[in-house]
Formats: sequence, structure tokens, C-alpha cells
Amino acid sequence: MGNLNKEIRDGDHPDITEERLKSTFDTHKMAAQIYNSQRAADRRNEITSAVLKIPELQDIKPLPFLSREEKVEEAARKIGILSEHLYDLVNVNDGAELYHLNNVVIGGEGNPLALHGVMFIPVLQAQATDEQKKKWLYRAMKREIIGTYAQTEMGHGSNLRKLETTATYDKATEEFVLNSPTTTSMKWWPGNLGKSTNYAVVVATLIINEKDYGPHSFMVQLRDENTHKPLPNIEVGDIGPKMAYNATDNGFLKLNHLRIPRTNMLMKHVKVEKDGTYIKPPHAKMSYSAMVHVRAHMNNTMAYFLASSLTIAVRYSSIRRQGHINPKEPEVKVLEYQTQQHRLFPHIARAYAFSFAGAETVRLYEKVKKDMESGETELMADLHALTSGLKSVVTYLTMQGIEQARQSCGGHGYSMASYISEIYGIAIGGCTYEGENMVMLLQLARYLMKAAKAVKEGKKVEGLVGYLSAPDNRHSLIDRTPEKSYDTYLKTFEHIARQQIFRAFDKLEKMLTSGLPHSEAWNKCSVELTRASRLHTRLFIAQAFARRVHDVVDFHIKEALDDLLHLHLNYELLDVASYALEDGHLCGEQMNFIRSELYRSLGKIRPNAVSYVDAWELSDMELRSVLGRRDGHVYENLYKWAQNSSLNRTDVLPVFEKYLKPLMMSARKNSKL
Ligand SMILES: CC/C=C\C/C=C\C/C=C\C/C=C\C/C=C\C/C=C\CCCCC(=O)SCCNC(=O)CCNC(=O)[C@H](O)C(C)(C)COP(=O)(O)OP(=O)(O)OC[C@H]1O[C@@H](n2cnc3c(N)ncnc32)[C@H](O)[C@@H]1OP(=O)(O)O
Ligand SMILES: Cc1cc2nc3c(=O)[nH]c(=O)nc-3n(C[C@H](O)[C@H](O)[C@H](O)COP(=O)(O)OP(=O)(O)OC[C@H]3O[C@@H](n4cnc5c(N)ncnc54)[C@H](O)[C@@H]3O)c2cc1C
Repeated sequence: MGNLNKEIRDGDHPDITEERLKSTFDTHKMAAQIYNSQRAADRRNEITSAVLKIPELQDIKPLPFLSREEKVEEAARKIGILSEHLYDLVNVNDGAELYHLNNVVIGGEGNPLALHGVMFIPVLQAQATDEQKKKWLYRAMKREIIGTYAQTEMGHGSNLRKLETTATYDKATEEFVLNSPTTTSMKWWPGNLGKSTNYAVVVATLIINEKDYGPHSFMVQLRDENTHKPLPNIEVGDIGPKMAYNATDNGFLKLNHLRIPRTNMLMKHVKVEKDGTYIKPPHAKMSYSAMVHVRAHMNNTMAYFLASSLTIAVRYSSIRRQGHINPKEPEVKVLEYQTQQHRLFPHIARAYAFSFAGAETVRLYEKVKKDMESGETELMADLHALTSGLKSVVTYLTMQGIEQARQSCGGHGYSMASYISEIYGIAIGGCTYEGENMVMLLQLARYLMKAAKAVKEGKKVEGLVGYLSAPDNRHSLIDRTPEKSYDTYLKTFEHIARQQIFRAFDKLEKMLTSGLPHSEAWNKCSVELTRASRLHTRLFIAQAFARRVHDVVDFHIKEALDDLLHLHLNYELLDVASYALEDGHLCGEQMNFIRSELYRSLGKIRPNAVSYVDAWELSDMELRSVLGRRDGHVYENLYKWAQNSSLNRTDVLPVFEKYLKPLMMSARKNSKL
């Protein structure tokens, strides 16, 4: 039998090899859990190996040394080369393969086709008629045209019903007139809108006979297909540098009474007839499908960002030696410190948890997508509630985890050589895009309040909120849990979520009964409501993790995942325990039990720490991190990396002659006086 950890190679740093030799599980088999099948895990590695053989696809230099213009150009250059090799490298119908190829070759900072694949094609697939698909979708798939999804405006992103861009139907010419009447009505933010795309699905408020029908989707050609010049009545450009994503040209768009044919409205589910008759869709929110698509996939992309930063931090922590635990022994790896373990290991568990919750979400999303094709919309509300909560909780916890990973690398974590700050910048965009987190938590809260009302009225609720009708114990039995049975833990999470959901519900009801209008009462309860949404979502994540561990067959993988789950449940419970202490569901003694289980878990995870992150099988090319190098040879490569700095091109910079020398000369002269 070979090594269980598949990353071991001759010549690696002995400290990291020592870690890998301790692995109790096969890291490639674990990758099959993370990526949902052995085949998917194999394909990732095959794609990486194939990419490594194509010299033109390698980074010209480390990305942090590129200017914004160079980043945009470099991403576009690679997209060009990739298109020559695409069909040899991946199955183009497999989103996960495409996503992986993008991460390896280009990375997370963006590329000219990012929104084309993530939103433009999905919105056409879901909302275009067959005729419209023939006209645009197939051309888009062949990349004859490049598009984006232009919804957010300078003045409105969250509140779609107040979008100011109008699409007014002109019956006489059978056209829509698209107009941005104010500065705040300009589209502002859409990815790749600024410079790369020549088409966009524009979301605008539909007006027929002066009646407002709310947001609808329209296909708009922005630029000439040959010259790429903006078409008449269109102003378009880049919105400038951002915290991260700077290889992406997020853009603005002003439409000046632009006329488009009636048939450019996406009409699979909703229609405007020639005479202006409006035929409503089977479900009012069907046109929100592109957002739900991204939200459903965000658990996995966030898990990936979190796992990337943890891979960097854990590998580095295994070669970084500083300080002593036993003064008679050599300096220890910083990974030996309990504080370092507590800082990193719970986030490793979260990355796994998000990936497992993500797999369940994508399954539900695929089902709802299929249902919608035949006009069936029953599960749309469930999916919207689930993805709204997960999107918010997962992005927020990912942000926390990445920042802990950065800090755990000390000073070198702050250098772009770690690349963690870039990953952080990219990931935290997710707290905002696809629905600002608070706004989305409040969407889930609407669903939870409906369920709570039903339960109060004596009705039985099922599915994701089924636990609200289930029997509850007055006191948690957590310290009477047999090993490897997590039922009592999950019951405690259920109790906490249930209590908070009913607390918010009762508060809201009381205000409504006192005569407060619903929207005001809602606002006054909104902090409690968002807490309810978070706790419900964290319960779902814990349940999804437990369901996955339950289903695993391989003994060693199951055991390793079980250790992570144990850590996860204890850590997360401590984080939310105040809710259960308030009503005596948990007592002080049980808190001590949870804490001691948590510390025991850290020790259990420690020998496998490097293997848990190695199992994500993130290559050096995609990590783009000196600290996270697979071989552990960090220090000599940090020095090499710094040589890329343009400041090192000459020994003396012109600023010396210009500013520093006069400053010092004058100081010296003055001190002689
Ligand atoms: C590992 C990965 C493998 C493969 C990857 C494969 C593919 C990759 C796919 C995705 C990639 C993932 C990540 C991306 C990576 C990089 C990201 C790059 C770019 C980022 C792109 C970002 C793009 C954007 O940001 S687009 C703009 C997004 N904007 C928003 O989200 C706006 C938020 N606001 C809203 O959504 C709405 O305004 C609202 C929902 C808040 C309110 O809507 P509305 O005003 O219409 O509400 P009401 O009329 O009051 O109605 C409320 C009722 O409607 C129900 N509702 C709302 N929405 C839905 C829905 N979608 N479905 C069902 N029901 C819905 C709601 O529940 C209310 O119902 P109730 O009964 O009345 O309570
Ligand atoms: C990296 C990035 C990429 C993006 N890409 C795209 C894209 O491709 N296409 C596109 O169309 N858009 C895109 N966007 C825009 C993005 O979708 C919006 O910025 C996002 O939906 C938030 O809306 P907003 O900016 O209006 O926030 P605001 O709503 O102005 O948020 C400001 C504050 O107000 C609060 N708030 C607002 N409404 C409520 C409420 N009802 N209740 C309680 N609190 C509230 C929020 O919680 C927040 O704290 C992108 C944004 C980013 C950062």
C-alpha cells in the first residue's frame, strides 16, 4: 500500500512530510467526498496536469505584481488560449470542470467571460423561448457573443421593485423603449459590463399603458459585434478599482431611449403580446432564476475559498517553527499551539460542512430548475428560503475563517505572497452580491414566520422546518450522548433555532396586535428575525454534515469525517450556546462538557490537519501562494518572490534624488548650524 496522503514527494520539506506520513486516511478518497464522486476528483487532477503541460497557460508572473490593466489583459490572454484547448481539457457541459479549469488557469480575480458563464447563459437557458435560444443562447455558448447580467443600479440593488430603468412598450412599433432617466438609474456593478461584453440581459421595470409590471428581463445588444464600439443611445464603461476582483471590468450602463424589438423580452414564462396584453408567469418570481442559480452554487465556491486559505495556513503552520512548549526541546511547529489549532481547525470543519450542505442545495436547485421548465413551481419558495439563508451565513462565516487563516500566518500572512488577502477580498464580495446578507436573512425570516404561524395554529409543518412541529425536550441530553451519535447535539441545535424563531414570532405578533403596521413591526423585530434565520441555517448545515457522515461507507474516511463533525458540533454549539443557557436547556456543567469535547477534538484532528487540507487537492498553480506551497519550501521562495517587485529593478530609486536626498541634505545642513 502506498502513502495515504497523496501529496508526499521526495525533496519536500521534512516537517511537512512528517505531517503527511501521519495521515489515517487516503486523501484522494477524501477528495471524492468533497467533490461528490471519485470521478469528479480524478477529473480535477487530470485537468490540472493537462494545464501544467501548456506553457502559455501559466501565469506570466505572480498576479499581485500586475497592474489592473495587466490583470485584465492577462485574464483575456488566457481566455484566448483556453478556447483553443477547451474541448481537449474539459467536458464543456460540466459546470464543476469549467469552474476548476477557471480556478487553475485564471484564478478568482475574474476574466472577461465570468458573468457570461455564471449568469448570462443560465438566464437565457431558464427564461428564453426556443426561438430566443436559437437566436442568442447557442451563439453565446459558442462564444460568438459575450454577455452579462445587468440588474443593479447606482441607486438600487436590494429593492428590485424600485429599479428606475424602464422598458416602456410602444404598441405602434412593437418595441420596448429602454431608458435610464436619472444618474441613479444607471446600471452599476454588473461584472464584465464595462469593457468585455457586447450583449447584456438588462433587468428593467416593465411599463405597459402606464402600468408598472415590475422587473423583467430584456436582451440588449450593447456593442457592435465587429468593432466593439458602443451602439447609439448606449453609454457604457468601467466603474473603477475595487477591493478585489480587479481583473473584472464591473461596469456602468446608461440607456438613452434605446428601442429594442418586442421579441427581445425574455418570454419563456411571461409574455407581452403585440397588442400590449400582459400574460403573467406561473410564479411571480420566476424571472429571479439567475440569482437563485448563483446563490445555490455559492456554498461550494465559498467552501473552496475557505479551504484555499486554510490549506495555505495549515501547511505554513507545519513548517513555521517559533517558540517552545518544552524549553528543553527545539522550537515547535506553530501548529502545535492549541490556540493555533483552535484558530484553524473549526474552519476546516466548516469548509467541509459548506461543501456537503452545498451538494444538497445544488441537488434541490437542479430539481426546481427541471420543475420550472414544465411550469411546476411548488418548491421555489423552499429553495429561495434555503439559498437566502445559506448564502448569508456561509459567506459571513467564510469571511471569518479566511481572516483567521491570514492572522494565523503572522507577518507573512499580511504579505500578498500568502495570497490570503486576495482570497479574502474575492470571497467577501459574496456577502454583498446576489443579495446583501441582511436582506437575504430577512427573506428567509418571512418563510420561517409563516411556518411558525402554521404551528401556532395547530398545523403540522414539514420539510426544512419540520422540526418546528416535532417534540422537544425541556433539557438537553447532550452529555449523555453515546460516542458517534449526534442526535442529541442536533436536537439541541433544533431547540435553539425553534426557541429563537418563536421568540421573533411572538415579538412580531405582539407588535401587530398592538396596532403597529406590519412593515414597522417587521423592522422593529428585524434583528431578532435575522438571528432566527441564522440559527435555522446553522442547524441545516450541521444536519447536512451529519447526513453525509452517516452515508459514508469507507471506514477510515468515515472515522476522519466523524472527528471533524464532532469538532464542528461542539464548536458551533459553543458559539450559539447563550440561546440555550437563557431558558435552561443547557446548564453550566454541560457547557464544560462541550468545551472539553472541543479541546479533545482539537487533539484528535491535529495529526491529520495537513491531510484534511491536502484532501482538497488544490495545486500550487491554483493556490498562487508562497506560504501554501505543497512542498513546504517557503523561505527561499519568499525571497525569490520578492525579486519580482518592480522597486527592486534598480538599487536607487528616482525618488531618492527627487525627495529623500534633499530632505536628508537639508536636515544635515540644519543640524550643522
Ligand atoms: C463548485 C462549483 C461548481 C460548479 C460551479 C458551476 C457554476 C457556477 C455557478 C455559480 C457561481 C457561483 C459563484 C460565483 C462566483 C463568482 C461570482 C462572480 C460574480 C458575482 C455575480 C453577482 C451578480 C449579482 O449580484 S446580480 C444582482 C443580485 N441582486 C440581488 O440579489 C437583489 C436582491 N433582491 C432580491 O432578490 C429581491 O429584491 C428580494 C427577494 C429581496 C425581494 O423581491 P421583491 O421585491 O420582488 O419581493 P416581494 O414582492 O416583496 O415578494 C417577496 C416574496 O417573493 C418571494 N421570493 C422572492 N424571491 C424569490 C425567488 N427567487 N423564488 C421564490 N420566491 C421568491 C419571497 O419569498 C416572498 O414570498 P412571501 O410568500 O411573500 O413571503
Ligand atoms: C463584487 C460584486 C459583483 C457584482 N456583480 C453584479 C452583477 O454582475 N450584476 C448586477 O446586477 N449586480 C452586481 N452586483 C451588485 C450587487 O448585487 C448589489 O450591490 C447587492 O445586491 C446589494 O445591493 P445594494 O448595493 O443596493 O445594497 P444596499 O441595499 O444599498 O445595502 C446597504 C445597506 O442597507 C441595508 N438594507 C437594504 N435594504 C434593506 C432592507 N429591506 N432591510 C434591511 N436592511 C436593508 C443592507 O443590509 C446594507 O446594510 C455586484 C456587487 C459586487 C460587490
